[in-house]
Amino acid sequence: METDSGRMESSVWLGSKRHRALLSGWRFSWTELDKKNRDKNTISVPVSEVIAVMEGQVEIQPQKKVKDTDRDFTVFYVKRSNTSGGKAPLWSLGRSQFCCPSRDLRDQWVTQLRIALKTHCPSRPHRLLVFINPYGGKKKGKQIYHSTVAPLFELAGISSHVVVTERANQARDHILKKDLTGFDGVVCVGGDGMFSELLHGVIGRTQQEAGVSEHDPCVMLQPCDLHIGIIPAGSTDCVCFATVGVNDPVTSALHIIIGDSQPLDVCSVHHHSTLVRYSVSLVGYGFYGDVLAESERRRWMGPLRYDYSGFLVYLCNRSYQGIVQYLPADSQITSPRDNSRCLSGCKVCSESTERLFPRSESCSSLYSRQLSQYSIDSEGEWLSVEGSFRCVSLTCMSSSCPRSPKGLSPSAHLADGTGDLILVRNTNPLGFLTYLHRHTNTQDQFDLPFVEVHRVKAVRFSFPPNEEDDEDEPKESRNITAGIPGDPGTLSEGNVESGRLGSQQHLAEKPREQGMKEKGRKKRDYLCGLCSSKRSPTSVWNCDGEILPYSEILCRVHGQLVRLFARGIEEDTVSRKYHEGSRNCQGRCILHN
Ligand SMILES: CCCCCCCCCCCCC/C=C/[C@@H](O)[C@H](COP(=O)(O)O)NC(=O)CCCCC
Ligand SMILES: Nc1ncnc2c1ncn2[C@@H]1O[C@H](COP(=O)(O)OP(=O)(O)O)[C@@H](O)[C@H]1O
Ligand SMILES: [Ca+2]
Repeated sequence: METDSGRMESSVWLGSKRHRALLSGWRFSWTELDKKNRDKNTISVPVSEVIAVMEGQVEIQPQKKVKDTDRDFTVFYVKRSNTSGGKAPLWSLGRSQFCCPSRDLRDQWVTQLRIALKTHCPSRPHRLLVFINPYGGKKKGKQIYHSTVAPLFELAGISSHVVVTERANQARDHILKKDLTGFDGVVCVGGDGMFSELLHGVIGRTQQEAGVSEHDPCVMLQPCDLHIGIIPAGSTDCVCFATVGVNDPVTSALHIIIGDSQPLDVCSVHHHSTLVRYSVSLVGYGFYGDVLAESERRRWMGPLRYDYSGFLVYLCNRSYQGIVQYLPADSQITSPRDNSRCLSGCKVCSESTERLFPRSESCSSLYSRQLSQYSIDSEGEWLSVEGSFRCVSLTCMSSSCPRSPKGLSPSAHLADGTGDLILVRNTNPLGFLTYLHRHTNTQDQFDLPFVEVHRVKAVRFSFPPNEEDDEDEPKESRNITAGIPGDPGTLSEGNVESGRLGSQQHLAEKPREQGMKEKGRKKRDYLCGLCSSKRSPTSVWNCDGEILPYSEILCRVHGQLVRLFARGIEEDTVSRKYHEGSRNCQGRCILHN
């Protein structure tokens, strides 16, 4: 046995096999020894990925069991599943039970490993505020949290205060108004809408405390310290998928436990110098707006509502007039068509940190630099495109999700301070179908004559003079939906105002059966109503799954405004093995086996 400061080595047994265990700085490894004392297999885990060290033989699945033998200790750690084909690895809880030659040695191992955890993992959360949306996605939020996530938090010594929401915007209001002292982060169990509530709460709270006005699109918003964790239990789960690479509650819980930190760009959306909302994934007009409006009345379908509504809206074949102005980002640095991918430890994003928050600059000069950089008065830099669009989309990240594994803009970066603006001009139905279909395969969705994409810092949308919408009247009071005019299921004042679900009844609502004939007639009438030329010539904005009450908007990207308990998408195992020698990400990317 050998101990030194931060280093310890001894013989241990795993079952009937003798091993040499070694703790050296930020790495813990154990190597199987053969009868002649030669090394066989080694498992190596960075201390930053050790979840817990417990005395005795401990199991937590299917429930916690401790056999407190005095020479044993158990180490729980992050284990990656082998994947290929570009998929990020799933994380699961690895467990190894070690038996030492003496109790004294066992105690030394437990002490040294726990000291290493404290030393190398100073930013792990100890106390979390968790919001569960019981109605998100397939309505499994509570079950996912209590059976899968809570036991992991408990194992890692994290205490959590859990709020099961009873209404839309409860989580946002809680973060804005209640005492958050002692919490190291906020976590949502739900979908992108739930994440959006936490996003608005955290950004709003931070600006209130810093005395910054959120309404001014030119202001430098205060970056938020309180981390956000996402346990995916929603319909699209795009923010989770695009920042972790998989939608898996265990993987996300483990990222939260080890205190991973991923900065994220956020887009603020304004109407006449008033903040309307924040977005991280999609600010979309035309197709995506219509799909959202259409899907709201079909919440009872669960996640499938988007596919069904997408199909109906596609059949309508609509396009909308508009003027899109944008402030281009520096095209020397990156481009949405450079075929790069923003992966864990992304160089473009880390270099952007320096650019966005230069260490040498004083706060006041940084503020004025940002002001001039983004001033909406610097008309010279703005470019303008006018036309009839199938869809206009702005995304601060790739917006990949299970429906579209490479996303709306596959080369977008999570934290480079820019967004990608995608303009899809009017085209024939087959052309638009080709565009949509390319989101699901490896073909380039931007390589089509009616599609253009720009890396931008800000975007403005307005109507040509003859198409002008009555913008003084907010959308809530008008018939803005893609549904049947006058249909009671159509989005109405109540459910726009109070969030997407509006009320619980709205969620549970199912169309009543009225006989097959009647049903067939209704369907036909419905499609005619949905696609009718009498409908408003304008669409609505889909802002991370929320319908915006205005059409003429100004969007500005705020670089790295919030932080998630995530680390970006890890490469698949095969590529990771290949690149291992050349990466420097504090040992985080090294395989555990
Ligand atoms: C022929 C195949 C067509 C496939 C088209 C695939 C295009 C998918 C792009 C998805 C982008 C998703 C951006 C994220 C949006 C979410 O914020 C939002 C709300 O999610 P949630 O809170 O979980 O309900 N989801 C949507 O707006 C759904 C868009 C679906 C469009 C088909
Ligand atoms: N208890 C609740 N009742 C009704 N709506 C809620 C409740 N809790 C949260 N919401 C709202 O539900 C919306 C959808 O939630 P989300 O978790 O994103 O599910 P999904 O991905 O299925 O849309 C969010 O916009 C959120 O504001
Ligand atoms: Ca970005």
